[in-house]
Amino acid sequence: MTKLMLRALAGETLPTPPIWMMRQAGRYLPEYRATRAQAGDFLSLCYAPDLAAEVTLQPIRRYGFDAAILFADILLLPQALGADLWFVTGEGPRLSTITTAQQVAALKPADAVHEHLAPVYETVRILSRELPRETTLIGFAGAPWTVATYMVAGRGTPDQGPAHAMKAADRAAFSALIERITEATILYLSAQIEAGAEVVKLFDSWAGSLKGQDFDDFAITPTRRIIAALKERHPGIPVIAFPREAGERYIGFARATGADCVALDNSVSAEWAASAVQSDGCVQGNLAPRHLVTGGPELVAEAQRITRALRGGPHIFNLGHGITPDADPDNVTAMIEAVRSA
Ligand SMILES: Cc1c2[nH]c(c1CCC(=O)O)Cc1[nH]c(c(CCC(=O)O)c1C)Cc1[nH]c(c(CCC(=O)O)c1C)Cc1[nH]c(c(C)c1CCC(=O)O)C2
Repeated sequence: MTKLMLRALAGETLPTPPIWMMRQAGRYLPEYRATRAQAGDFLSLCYAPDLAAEVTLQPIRRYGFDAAILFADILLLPQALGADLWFVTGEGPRLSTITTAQQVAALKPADAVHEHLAPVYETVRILSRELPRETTLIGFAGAPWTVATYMVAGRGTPDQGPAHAMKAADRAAFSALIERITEATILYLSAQIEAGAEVVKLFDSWAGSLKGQDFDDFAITPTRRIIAALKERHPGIPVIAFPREAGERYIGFARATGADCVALDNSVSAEWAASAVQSDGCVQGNLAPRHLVTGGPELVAEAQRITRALRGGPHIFNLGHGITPDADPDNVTAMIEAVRSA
C-alpha cells in the first residue's frame, strides 16, 4: 500500500490528511535536548549521522507522524561552498559574508559540496533503513534566495536588507551567487534522493520580501530550475515548495515551478487557499505554531477548521512555520487527535 504522504503528493484527496510538523525534531522535546547535549552543539549534531538520525526518529516514535524530515540545516550548503558557519546560542546563525563578484567567484564549485555533506547523506541512508515502513522520508534544502540572504548578510535579518542591497548594487554578481547555490542545491538534493529521500522540500523562508520581477527572477526561476533538474534525474520524485509569505504570489506558484505541493504559511487562510491554490494541486499547512504553545479549545478548533477547509482536495496537515521551543509536547498529541477526528 502506498504511503499516505505519497498519495497526497500524487494528488489524491484523502479522508484524513497525512500529518507532520516543520521543526518536529527540536528543542520543545526533552529527548532532543538530551541528544543535542550529547553531540555538544547544534552543528556537531547535524554532522553526526547516528545522532542526527536519532533526533529525526524521536518525533516519529512519540507521535507516529506520517513523514520524517531529515535532521540537518539549510546553512550546511553555504558551509560546503566555503563559507564559515557558526551558531551563537540564543541568537542564531553567523556566517562569513559575501558581497562582491570576487567573493562569489571564490566560492567552491558546486560539485565540491559532496565531500563536506557526506555525513548528511549517511544520515539519510540510516533513516531509510530505520524508519517504519509507513513513514515517508523528506530531504530538504533552502531555496537559493533564502540561502543567499544568509550568505550576504552573514546572519538572519528582519528585512533581508543586505541581500536586497547587493541585488540593487550589482545584479550580475548577485545572480551569479544565486546560480552557484542553484547548481549546488541540485547536486545536494539529488544525492539525498540517491541515499533514500522519497520527497524533497525547498524552504524559501524569505520569499515574501521579493516583489514583482524579483519574485519571478529569484523565487520562481531558481525553484523551477532545481525541480526540472531533479525530475529529469529522478523521474517521479515529488517536490514540496515553501515560498513563505508569498501572499497573492501563492497563486499559480505550483504551475510556474513544477512543484507537486505548495506549503502555506499561516498568514493566508486555509479557506482562501482551498480555492486559490489547492485548485492546482496538493497544499501543505497551515496551523499557526503559537497554538502549540497555547493549546486548549482554540488549538482543536483551528486544527479542525484547517482540515475541513482543505478536505476537498489533496492536503498534508502541517504548521505554517516551525514549532517553537516553548511548545508543549502534549499539545502536539491534541493537534493530531483534532485533525484525525475533524
Ligand atoms: C531559515 C532556516 C534555517 N534552517 C531551516 C530554515 C528554513 C525554515 C525556517 O524558516 O525556519 C530549516 C531547518 N532547520 C532545521 C531543520 C530540521 C528538520 C526539522 O524541521 O525538524 C530544518 C528543515 C533544524 C534546526 N535549525 C536550527 C535549530 C535549533 C538549533 C538548536 O538546537 O539550538 C534546529 C532544530 C537553528 C537555525 N537554523 C536556521 C536558523 C535561523 C536557526 C536559528 C533559529 C532557531 O534556533 O530556531 C536557518
